Amino acid sequence: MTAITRIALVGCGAIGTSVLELLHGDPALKVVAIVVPAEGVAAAQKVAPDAQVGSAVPATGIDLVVETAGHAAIEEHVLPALARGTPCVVASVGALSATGFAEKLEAAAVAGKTQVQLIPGAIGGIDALAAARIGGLDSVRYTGRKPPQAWKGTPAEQGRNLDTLAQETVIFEGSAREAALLYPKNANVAATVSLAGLGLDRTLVRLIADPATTENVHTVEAEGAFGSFALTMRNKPLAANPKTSALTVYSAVRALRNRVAPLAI
Ligand SMILES: NC(=O)C1=CN([C@@H]2O[C@H](COP(=O)(O)OP(=O)(O)OC[C@H]3O[C@@H](n4cnc5c(N)ncnc54)[C@H](O)[C@@H]3O)[C@@H](O)[C@H]2O)C=CC1
Ligand SMILES: O=C([O-])CC(=O)C(=O)O
Repeated sequence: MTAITRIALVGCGAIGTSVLELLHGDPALKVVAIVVPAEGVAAAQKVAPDAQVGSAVPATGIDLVVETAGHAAIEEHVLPALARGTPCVVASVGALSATGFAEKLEAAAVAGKTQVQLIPGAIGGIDALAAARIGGLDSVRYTGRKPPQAWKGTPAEQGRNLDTLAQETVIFEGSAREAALLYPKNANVAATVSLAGLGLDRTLVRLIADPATTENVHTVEAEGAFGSFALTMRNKPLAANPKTSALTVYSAVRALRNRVAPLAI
């Protein structure tokens, strides 16, 4: 457990930059490579002058690939890394809502005899939900509440002006599968709750634009043989990207530290 884990970080935006800052000087985890699209290489090199920056994961010298980039990056970088045997940590869990994609990811990990780890990200209670599933779950409901501007560029804009919204408005109600199709950039939490619990079709999702909140509020209510729980997260957004909760960064760093810590929690 003392050797350094050499990380290739895919994506260097709001999450990636904060992860880099928190890992700086870590004795066991070192970001040695950063992978971004060609137009982002110069900017990423400034953020991490010591790392090898490019548009592909280096073929050698990488022990772990960490994705904080978006759905396309999983197809482009995570699948090939898994297939050649490099373990991967993935933040863009919403990508697994696409039909057959979870199976594709699993098949790549099997081919490479390795593992892909999905981080809980912005949501808590995933350990409890996934454990409860083993005993049997009856219902799982997820509600996502965000400030109106966090829903810009989504179907929530149809038929309403998000800039002048006076009261909280339900913008979507349906299955996690439909939510992922209509709101792909906000699908990470719904997908994570679904994968840990009752799946995309049986997980009920409600999305709300609320002018009275400045936070990303996620609520999960689950019932089953274990009993029940209701969890509300009031997450502060990252300054660099208000669509992303700061907790996502901490979740990624926790996952990485747990991979090398003698005592993991
Ligand atoms: N699991 C969770 O709870 C959450 C997951 N996320 C996921 O994390 C992703 C990143 O979030 P932010 O850092 O806030 O976004 P951001 O937009 O600030 O940064 C994205 C970074 O990825 C890079 N990138 C984009 N496409 C790429 C590709 N194909 N290959 C390599 N790099 C690529 C961009 O150049 C940029 O550096 C989101 O797209 C989302 O999928 C975000 C919030 C919560
Ligand atoms: O709160 C966040 O960080 C992002 C979010 O809702 C999601 O991607 O599902």
